[in-house]
Amino acid sequence: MSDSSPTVPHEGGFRPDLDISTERGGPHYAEFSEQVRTLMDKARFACPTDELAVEAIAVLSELNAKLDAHLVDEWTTPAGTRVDLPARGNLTLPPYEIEEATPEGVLATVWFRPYHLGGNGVTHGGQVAVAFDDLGGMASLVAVNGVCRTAYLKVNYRSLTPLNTRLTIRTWVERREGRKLFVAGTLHDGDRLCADIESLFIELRPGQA
Ligand SMILES: CCCCCCCCCC(=O)SCCNC(=O)CCNC(=O)[C@H](O)C(C)(C)COP(=O)(O)OP(=O)(O)OC[C@H]1O[C@@H](n2cnc3c(N)ncnc32)[C@H](O)[C@@H]1OP(=O)(O)O
Repeated sequence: MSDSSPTVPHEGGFRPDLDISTERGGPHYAEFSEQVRTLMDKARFACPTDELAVEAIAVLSELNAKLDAHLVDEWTTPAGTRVDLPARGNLTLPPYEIEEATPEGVLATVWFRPYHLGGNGVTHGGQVAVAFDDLGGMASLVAVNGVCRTAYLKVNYRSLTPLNTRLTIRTWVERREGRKLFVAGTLHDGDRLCADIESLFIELRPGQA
């Protein structure tokens, strides 16, 4: 990062509020983000000639050097705060669209892209866990109106999770004991259950990281 100091003052700990935006990064940020994801898809499956690899290195190095001049801190990067984009614009998450997020739970559509391949044409189990972690965190956050961290996340893989398919993911707080939030969740391909979770999220104390 060119400047790691926060641009928004705060008092330490995990910030309770995300500085959300639909404009940060400019009007073409969505397309930029999609191109980066597409690059990941291509990189996962491409077997370039050496000539093409050398060309790609030159193009990507030049682009990375340009982006170096525009790095910001995690609280203001569009990748994570652009709520109009899949998965808040966070490129490291499987893309999802929120249908509903209430204290009763979160309902979203998630899809795994070619770069989320595990093996034999289906989704990597770790990527399924990433989706549950983020949306389990969201269900906890909305339920208590405060930031929570995952203490444990058990994923039961019930059947194969396809790539390139719109899937239904649900997460909800099943039970609360003080700061402990027991979160359940399911991932479906149509009527077929792909995975479900048993997890514990802990509501952070004020100032806790
Ligand atoms: C819209 C935006 C949405 C954003 C969503 C983003 C979600 C992303 C979620 C994440 O990925 S967070 C990253 C992964 N998690 C971590 O890195 C957490 C690392 N661990 C910790 O920071 C601490 O261990 C933790 C905050 C989870 C708990 O520490 P605390 O000091 O706050 O609590 P403490 O250890 O006193 O435990 C509180 C209670 O939980 C229980 N507990 C804690 N960890 C447990 C565990 N692993 N298993 C069972 N119980 C556990 C503990 O026994 C205790 O129970 P009792 O109150 O009944 O005594």
